[in-house]
Amino acid sequence: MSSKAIAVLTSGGDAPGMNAAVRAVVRTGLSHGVRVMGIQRGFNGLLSGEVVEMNLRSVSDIIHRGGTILYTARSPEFNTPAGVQQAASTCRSLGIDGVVVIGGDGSFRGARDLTESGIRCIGIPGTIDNDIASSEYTIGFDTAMNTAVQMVDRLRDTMESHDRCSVVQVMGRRCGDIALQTGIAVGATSILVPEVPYDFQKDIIERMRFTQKTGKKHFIIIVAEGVGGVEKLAQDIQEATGIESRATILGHVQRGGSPTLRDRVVGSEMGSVAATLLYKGKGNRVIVMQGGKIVDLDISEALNMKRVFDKNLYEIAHRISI
Ligand SMILES: Nc1ncnc2c1ncn2[C@@H]1O[C@H](COP(=O)(O)OP(=O)(O)OP(=O)(O)O)[C@@H](O)[C@H]1O
Ligand SMILES: O=P(O)(O)OC[C@H]1O[C@](O)(CO)[C@@H](O)[C@@H]1O
Ligand SMILES: [Mg+2]
Repeated sequence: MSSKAIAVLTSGGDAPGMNAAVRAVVRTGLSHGVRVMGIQRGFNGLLSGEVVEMNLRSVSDIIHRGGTILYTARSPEFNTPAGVQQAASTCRSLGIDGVVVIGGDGSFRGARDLTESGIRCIGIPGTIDNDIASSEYTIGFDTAMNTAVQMVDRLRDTMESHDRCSVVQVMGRRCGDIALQTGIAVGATSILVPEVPYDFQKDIIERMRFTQKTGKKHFIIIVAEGVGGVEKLAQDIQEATGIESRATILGHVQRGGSPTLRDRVVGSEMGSVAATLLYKGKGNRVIVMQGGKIVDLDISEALNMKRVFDKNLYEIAHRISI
């Protein structure tokens, strides 16, 4: 069975590169001769009826833009049996029989529920966190890390000028990938992530003292949001070492900005593959990157996978940032 109309939505936190994926879904769908609708504000748009017809020009001039032209939301109303039924019924009334859902793990659960209600869904991993177990890459991760690196490089200038220590919190509530890769890229003395417990003396103070003895005078400590507590950590470091310390929470600045080449290309490829799968009558799949290739998996199988933190890279960071 092939599709009559397909639709696309973005859900959860926005991520740079979502627009590239939306553009690819729209243009690929149209190239197959199906109508393509844009659902606004995530699953909320299926409850409020905020759905617009897309054409080739609706997605012009967006590939370089951060955020999402479809807007996004976290929708507790959708996340109930009645909400899912209402969303499915909106799709049926508009002739939509397939939806591409671009978002994180929560959005994939929503996509699975909507599929179970009779509307075929395909998930695309769009989140700066890189916390989707089934995919080695999520759209937005590269841009967010490059933004974080630029910000920490600025902090380094001022910390170096004052012989200070900068304690910087980056995003990632349950996932330390942004912290790990940013930490390596800025040469952080310590990197704290939710996946690995840390010891204040051994993992921070002793490392700072060691590098101080070898001539280092300014320090960067990168802390994932899931570890948190950067204000207190900066105070404790100052008390333990006598080195003036300052805390910075980078926050939502990491979610904005023009997507990098990688996020534009991965978003484009994933969006196009998703639209073609819907056109071919497939559903209940997620598009993921495995071994550097874009492939599709069953949603439930993907949701049951366990994330593996890159301990090897973490150990390399520990060895060389000293
Ligand atoms: N278990 C679930 N069943 C059905 N729908 C869900 C479920 N969990 C989340 N959703 C839907 O997906 C939306 C987005 O989920 P969530 O807020 O967890 O963000 P996400 O997609 O994981 O993105 P990110 O964490 O990167 O911001 C929720 O607001 C809700 O509408
Ligand atoms: O924008 P909100 O709703 O405050 O959510 C913040 C969360 O979203 C993320 O940015 C992922 O989208 C996480 O890194 C962060 O914990
Ligand atoms: Mg999530």
